Amino acid sequence: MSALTSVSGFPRIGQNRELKKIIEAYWKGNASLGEVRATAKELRAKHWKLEQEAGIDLIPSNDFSYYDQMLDTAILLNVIPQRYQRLAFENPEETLFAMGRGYQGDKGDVTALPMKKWFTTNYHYLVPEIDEATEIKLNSTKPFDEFNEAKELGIVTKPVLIGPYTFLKLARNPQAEEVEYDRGLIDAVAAVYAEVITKFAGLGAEWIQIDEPYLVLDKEDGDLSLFKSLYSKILSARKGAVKVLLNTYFGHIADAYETVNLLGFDGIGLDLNEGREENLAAVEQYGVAENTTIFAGVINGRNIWRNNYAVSLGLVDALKKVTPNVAVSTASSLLHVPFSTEGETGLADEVRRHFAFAVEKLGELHEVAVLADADEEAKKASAELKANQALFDGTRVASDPAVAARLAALTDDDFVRQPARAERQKEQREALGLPLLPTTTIGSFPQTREIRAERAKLRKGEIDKAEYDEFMKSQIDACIKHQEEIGLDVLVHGEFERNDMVEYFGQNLNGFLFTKNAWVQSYGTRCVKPPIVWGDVSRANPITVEWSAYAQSRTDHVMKGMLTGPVTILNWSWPREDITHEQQTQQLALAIRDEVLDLEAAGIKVIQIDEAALREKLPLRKTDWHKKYLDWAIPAFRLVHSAVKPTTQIHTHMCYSEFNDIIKDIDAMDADVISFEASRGDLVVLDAIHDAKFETEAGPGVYDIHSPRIPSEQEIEDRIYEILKKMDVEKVWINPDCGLKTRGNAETWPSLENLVAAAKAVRAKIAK
Ligand SMILES: Nc1nc2c(c(=O)[nH]1)N[C@@H](CNc1ccc(C(=O)N[C@@H](CCC(=O)N[C@@H](CCC(=O)N[C@@H](CCC(=O)O)C(=O)O)C(=O)O)C(=O)O)cc1)CN2
Ligand code: MET
Ligand SMILES: [Zn+2]
Repeated sequence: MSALTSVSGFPRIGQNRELKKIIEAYWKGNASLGEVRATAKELRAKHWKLEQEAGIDLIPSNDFSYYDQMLDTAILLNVIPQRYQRLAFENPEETLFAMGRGYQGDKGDVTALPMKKWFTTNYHYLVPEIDEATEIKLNSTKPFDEFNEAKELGIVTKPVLIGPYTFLKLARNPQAEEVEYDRGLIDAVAAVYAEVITKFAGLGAEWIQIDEPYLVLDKEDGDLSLFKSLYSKILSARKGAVKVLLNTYFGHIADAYETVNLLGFDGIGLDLNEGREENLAAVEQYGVAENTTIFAGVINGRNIWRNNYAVSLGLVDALKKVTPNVAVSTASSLLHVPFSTEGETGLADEVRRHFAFAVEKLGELHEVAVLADADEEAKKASAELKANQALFDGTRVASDPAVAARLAALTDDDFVRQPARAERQKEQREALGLPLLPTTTIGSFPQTREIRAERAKLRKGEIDKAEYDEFMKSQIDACIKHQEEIGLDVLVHGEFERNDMVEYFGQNLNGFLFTKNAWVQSYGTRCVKPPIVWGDVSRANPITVEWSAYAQSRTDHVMKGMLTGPVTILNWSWPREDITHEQQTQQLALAIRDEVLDLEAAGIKVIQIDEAALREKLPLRKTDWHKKYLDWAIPAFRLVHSAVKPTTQIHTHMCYSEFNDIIKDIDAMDADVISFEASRGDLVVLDAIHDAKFETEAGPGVYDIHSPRIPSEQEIEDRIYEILKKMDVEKVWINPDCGLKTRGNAETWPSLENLVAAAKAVRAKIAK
C-alpha cells in the first residue's frame, strides 16, 4: 500500500533540449513541421513512461507545450487576437509561433504577445489579450489528443489545464485598463472548461488537474466571487467518474481555502513548501470536505536539493490528523527544475547525492508515498528512510570563517554611499562630460553562433585559453569600433566572454558548483543553466576587470563596466537551503563589492550592476514584501557600491518595470542611473517616477529587444517625447530596454543607429 502520488507537471524541453533544438531548426528552415511534431511526440512518450516506471499514479498530460502553456490555454479558449487570425496560416503551430515571437513575412507583419514572468519564477508566459472581438469557444483538441496519445501507450493520464481564474486574472485588454469580468465572459469561459471536463469524462479520464496559482496572491474585491461563479458552473458539469483536482502552488491559499473547500472539489492541491504554515493552519481551521482529497505538495519543484523525508512525512501526518484522504504530490510543476542528475559526471558522487532533479524527484515522491502509509515498524526498517536521514544528519560543508568575519565586521555605514545622490550626480555630469539625453546600451551584444562555437571549442579543449581570449578581444574591438561609428555616448564591451550573466559570475566565485546539462526553460526555446550555491561565497579572483580595462584601453569614450548584482545572482542560481537567502545575498554582495572597487581602481568610471531579477522574487503577497525581502535585498545592493568615489557613476538595470508599488525601494538602492523595460503599455511606470519624485536618473527602454523588428527613428523620437512629458530632461537616458545578446547583428545595428539619430534630433530641438 502506498498513498496516491501525483505529479503536477514535467519538464518538456527534453533531457538534451531536443525540443529546443528541433524548433529552432524549424524556425531557421532546417527542419520540417513534421519533424517537430515527431520529436514532440517522442518526448511526451518518454516522459510518461519515466513517470510510469517511477510508480506515479497520476501522471500529467497536456503539460507539454511547444512554447508556453498560457499561450496554449489562450488558443484552447480561442483567445487569438485578430492580427494573428488574419495571417490565416495553414498549420495551427504557425499561428502559435506567430503569437509567441511575432511574424514578419509574406503573410504580414505582427508583433508578438507581451511576455511576463510566471509568478516568482524565471519562466515567462505570454499574456493573453481579450478584447471586444474575442469570441470564447473551445478551439483546440490538444489536451484530448495528448490524452489519447498516452492512452494508446497504455497510460491513463491526468490532463492538466491552467484554470479559468488564473487565466482571466493574467489576461489583458489592450484597449482598456483592465479586463472586465462581466457575466458573458465568465459564462463563456466556464462553459469551455465544463465542455472540456465532459469530453474527458467521455474519453475515460479519472482525474483532471486545474491549476490556479493566482489563488496564492492577495485578493481584491470580487476575486473570490469570480472564483465561485466560475467553479460552481464548472463543477456542476462534472459527470460520471471524472474527478477534479484544484491545484495551487507558489504560496498559500489561506484566504481562499474555506471557499475552495466548500465548493466540493475532489482534490485540493496545496503547496507545503512555499505556503507551508498558512496552508496547514487553514486545513486545520476549516477541515476538509468529506469527499475531498488533499494533495500534499511536499516535493519541491523550485529547487534541486534532495527532499528531507522526515519533514515531508511530518507534513503528511499533520494533514492525516484532519482527514484520512491525503495524496502526495509535487509542490509545483517540475518544469522549473532540470531533467536528471544522470550524466552530471562533473559532480563527485558525494556531492551529486544531495541533488534531485525532475527524474530523481519522481523517485522521492514514490518513496515518500510508500513511507506515508507504512507503520512505525516498517518505517524503522526502511533503508530509504535511513539513507535519507543520514544525508541530512551529516554536516555538508564547512563554513568559511573569513566570510563570516567580514560579514560580522560590517557596520551601518557600509550600507550608505556618500555624499548624497543629488550632489554626486552634479559631480558626475562634469567628470564624465556627457551630452543631454546620453545614449547607451544595456551591456550585451549579439551572441552569434560563432561566439558560442568558440566557447564550445574551449570547453572541448580544441583551443586554449589564449586563443579564446584573442578571439574575444577581436569581438570587443569590432564592437567598440561599431559603437563609436554610430555615435553612442557610453560604450560597453559587449559581454561576449559570458555564457550567461549569472552562470559566468558563479564560475568565478568560490562556493559555486556547475552542471553540464541542467537546463531549465526560461521562455520559448531559451534555457538557462543556473549554478549551484554549495558553500560560503567569496570572490576567487577579479572577474571582469581585465576585459573592461582592455575595452577602456581601446577607446576615448567612457567604457561602462558590467556586473551582475547579488540579488540577481542568487535568484538565478540554485540557493542553499541550510542558510537564508539574506545570508547568501550578503556574501555575494561582498564578492561583487570587491569587483566594483577593482574596476574603479582600473580606471572604469561607469559601472553597471544588473539587478534584472530583483523584481521577480518580490513576494507574491504584499505583507511579505518588506520584512521577507526588500528590507535585506535593497541594503545588499547598497553594500555592493557604497565605497566608490563620488564621481564613479553606478548604474543598475531591471528587465521589468512593474515596480510602481516599490518605486521608493528602487530609489533606495541609491544607484545613480537605472535602465529598465518600458515598451508597450508600461508608460504607467513613468507616472510613478513622476509622482514619487524619483531621484535616480533613468533610461526607460525606447524599444523592445525581444523582437527582431527594427524600430524607426521617428518611432523612437516619439517615444522620447512621451518620456519627457513625465521626466526631467536632465535625468533621462536613452537606451534599448534590455541586453542585445539574443538578437542578431542584422537588426541590432540599424536599430541602434535609429536610437542615436532620435536622441540627437531631440537634443537639437530642445537646444533651440
Ligand atoms: N539566467 C538568466 N536568466 C534570465 C536572463 C538571462 O540572461 N540569464 N534573461 C531574461 C530572459 N531569459 C533568457 C534566458 C536564456 C537566454 C539565452 O540566451 N539562453 C541560451 C543559452 C545561453 C548559454 O548559456 N549559452 C552557453 C551554452 C550554449 C549551448 O547550448 N551551447 C551548445 C553548443 C553551441 C554551439 O556550438 O553553437 C552546446 O553546449 O551544446 C554558451 O554560450 O556558452 C539558449 O537557450 O540558447 C536568454 C534570455 C530573464 N532571465
Ligand atoms: C536580462 S538583463 C541583461 C543585462 C545584461 N547586462 C545584458 O545586457 O545582457
Ligand atoms: Zn534586462
